[in-house]
Amino acid sequence: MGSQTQFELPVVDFTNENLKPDTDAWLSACHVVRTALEDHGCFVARYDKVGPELCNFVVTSMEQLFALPLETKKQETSNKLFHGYFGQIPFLPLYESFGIDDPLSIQGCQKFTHIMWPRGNDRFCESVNEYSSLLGELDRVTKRMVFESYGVEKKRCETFIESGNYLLRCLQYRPPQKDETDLGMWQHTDLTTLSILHQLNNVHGLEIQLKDGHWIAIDPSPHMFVIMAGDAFKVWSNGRIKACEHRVRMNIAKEMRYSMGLFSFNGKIVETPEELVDEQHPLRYKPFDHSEYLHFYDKHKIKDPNLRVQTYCGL
Ligand SMILES: O=C(O)CCC(=O)C(=O)O
Ligand SMILES: [Fe+2]
Repeated sequence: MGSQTQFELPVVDFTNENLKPDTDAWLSACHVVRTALEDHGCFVARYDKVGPELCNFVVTSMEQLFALPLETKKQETSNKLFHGYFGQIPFLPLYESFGIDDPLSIQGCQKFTHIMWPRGNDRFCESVNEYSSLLGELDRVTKRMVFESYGVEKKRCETFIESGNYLLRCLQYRPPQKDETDLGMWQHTDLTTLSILHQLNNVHGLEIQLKDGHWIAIDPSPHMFVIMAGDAFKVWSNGRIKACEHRVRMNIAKEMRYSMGLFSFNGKIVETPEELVDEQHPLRYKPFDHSEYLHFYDKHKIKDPNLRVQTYCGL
């Protein structure tokens, strides 16, 4: 199970000025994105819109946030399931995380900021909102590429995007002490539609399982974002897209690791488009209610991703 670098994973260059719909560069990127999601459940996006200054602001913001007293951190910030604070988990001692609901809207960021800092923290609020909005662009472009590659109408993609909602998960992992586990987060697939992960302060930890079963470590870089499909995108695609298996290991890191995940969820019931169903690909799933799926997971705690999806909505 040796770890190698991400160069076994396709890298799509979103810094390329020519990457505009209807160009050759766009069509070939659509193909790469779709094939990578079908093979591995993920790809790497090179994306330079999050500049060094913003990145540094966000790192400072995260340091401030995680340094708050535990009582403050544990406050409820959203009534949605799995959108809150997690920490002090006995078998994941390195891990702590916050969820910021609706981070692409300034109101969502203000609500969260006000709960954590009743006297305000404009810098936190604005930098997190700007950062999330830039990641939101990547989320939308990826979905447009996937829809286009499967020949599903643009209008349906826009409805899919507009009816979705976002969560920004802010994660901190401390380095392990001597004789302590180096597991930051166990192997899993996300319950999301799409997740965009960024190793914010350039500290190693994220590992991905490729289609042949071996694990690779993703080298951190300010301009590299891992875009991975969650369970809901797998269902939408009639099982053609794979939900990405990943985990976090703090086996190299000697310092605090911060990472960020922009997670998207569907607001409406997801139905597999007819373009994705044919003789070779008979319909595999019933219509999928994302919020109900989160409740289903909470109740049954099925860890095996294939079994979980199959039990919830398999035909
Ligand atoms: O910290 C990371 O890089 C990954 C986090 C993750 O997989 C999750 O929050 O679901
Ligand atoms: Fe994850």
